[in-house]
Amino acid sequence: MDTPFDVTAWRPTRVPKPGDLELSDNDITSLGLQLQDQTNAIHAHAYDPNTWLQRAKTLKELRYPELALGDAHKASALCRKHLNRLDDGTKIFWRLGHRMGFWMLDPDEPRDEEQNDMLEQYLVRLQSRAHQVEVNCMYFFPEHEEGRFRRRAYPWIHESHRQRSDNLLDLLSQEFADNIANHEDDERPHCVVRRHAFGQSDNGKDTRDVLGVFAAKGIDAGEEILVDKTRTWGCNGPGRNVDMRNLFGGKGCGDPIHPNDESDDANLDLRWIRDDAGKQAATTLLNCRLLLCCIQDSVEHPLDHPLIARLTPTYREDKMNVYSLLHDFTLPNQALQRFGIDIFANHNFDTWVLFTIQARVLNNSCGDPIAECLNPLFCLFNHSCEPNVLWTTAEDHRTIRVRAARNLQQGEQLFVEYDGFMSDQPLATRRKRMMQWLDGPCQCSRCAREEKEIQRQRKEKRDSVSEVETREWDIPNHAKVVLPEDLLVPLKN
Ligand SMILES: C[S@@+](CC[C@H](N)C(=O)[O-])C[C@H]1O[C@@H](n2cnc3c(N)ncnc32)[C@H](O)[C@@H]1O
Repeated sequence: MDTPFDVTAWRPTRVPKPGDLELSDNDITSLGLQLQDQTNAIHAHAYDPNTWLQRAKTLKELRYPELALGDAHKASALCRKHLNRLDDGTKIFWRLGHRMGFWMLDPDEPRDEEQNDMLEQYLVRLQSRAHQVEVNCMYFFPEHEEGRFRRRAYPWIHESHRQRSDNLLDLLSQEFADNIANHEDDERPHCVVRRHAFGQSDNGKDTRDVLGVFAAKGIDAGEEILVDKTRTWGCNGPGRNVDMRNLFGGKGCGDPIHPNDESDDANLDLRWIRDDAGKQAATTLLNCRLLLCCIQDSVEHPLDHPLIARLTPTYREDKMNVYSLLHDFTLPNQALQRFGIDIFANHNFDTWVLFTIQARVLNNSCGDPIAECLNPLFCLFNHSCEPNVLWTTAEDHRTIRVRAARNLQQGEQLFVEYDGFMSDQPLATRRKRMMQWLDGPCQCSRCAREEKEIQRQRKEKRDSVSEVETREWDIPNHAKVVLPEDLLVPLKN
């Protein structure tokens, strides 16, 4: 946000409303410059609620309600923090520093009540304006703390965070080579990652960034190709049914230490997230765990973390999504703070970064009623409705095992079936279902074959129907069609 962006790359996330005025290129350019200035102001005065509030307003005008909500929420939180400080009884000798970056102890100059009251009133006013922006960015139906939006790539995203680099591809192939399944009797890896997984472009679309997994050698039917255990996962709470055989309830996760991991530090107890998140706990926990990985691995910018950089997002033009104050703002920001991140001063974890990560995770994670996981190698496989590899989830809900469905040749692309319950369904049903993971219609060879067949049958039908129609409806040249308007009905008195 602190660098200018190309007007042509601007795609609002707000769902259009009737009566919306179009923003001209000039409007977008000047709002973009305003955004840039306000971001720089936030960098300089990270604890001043007014800087966050001003940027929230600009983001709202630029039609990014989810980002405006994020900034307004931070402005509110800062006002609350400063107001609490004013209320804690030590206010007499404390002064709120310039642009509110700090509180100063000034024992020689006690503040008078009037000054404190003025400051308090200012903060209360600011908080109420921030709250107003928050409210305007939510929809009140069906849930008053949610808003609707369309996921889009933000125009200011840095070039290096847009595409996967060759170095990253090498790293991914190395991860496949290091996978435990490769070391049983043959040291050669089973798989490599390659670009142009759906062929070279014939429609102008750049397929360089479409990755896929390919057989690095001949593989026998039934052979295990990959055992992919993830560290980025989340599980749902214990569920509501009280069942004494499962101390954690009837349907949820029954593991006593979950959602913590055996290797987690004692101070990283994540159960509070699960308890607060309710029925969406697994996804929220997965997102928080991913943030935790960035912090534990000391990666400066989360979009540089190889676990995140490898993921391709999906931005379906027409799909409406929901953002939630609790799941997308309050809980991730509280988690970041508990993990030691200053969410006001560290801009690498800004709201747009969290939404960018989310768009990638959604397109690459998989789950069951108990858990939601992001498996770092499995997520690179493309889908086919006639897969050549099969996958199963282990009992821990976090490990995916992949094996060959038939003999595979070196160089063949390996395809899994994303939804195993779809294979018996007709083309249209399968494609509709697959839309949630693919940006467009499924391009697998079975779909292409069936589509061709359907087109052929349609053409055949059209040709035979038009023959019949010609016979039945053809009007001889000499016959004149009598239209109702041509009929004169004699009227008698
Ligand atoms: C889980 S990722 C698979 C790896 C991905 N190709 C990549 O470049 O990172 C899923 C994405 O791959 C693409 N994809 C996978 N299978 C596909 C298929 N059968 N038809 C069209 N696109 C597919 C879609 O863009 C989808 O959103």
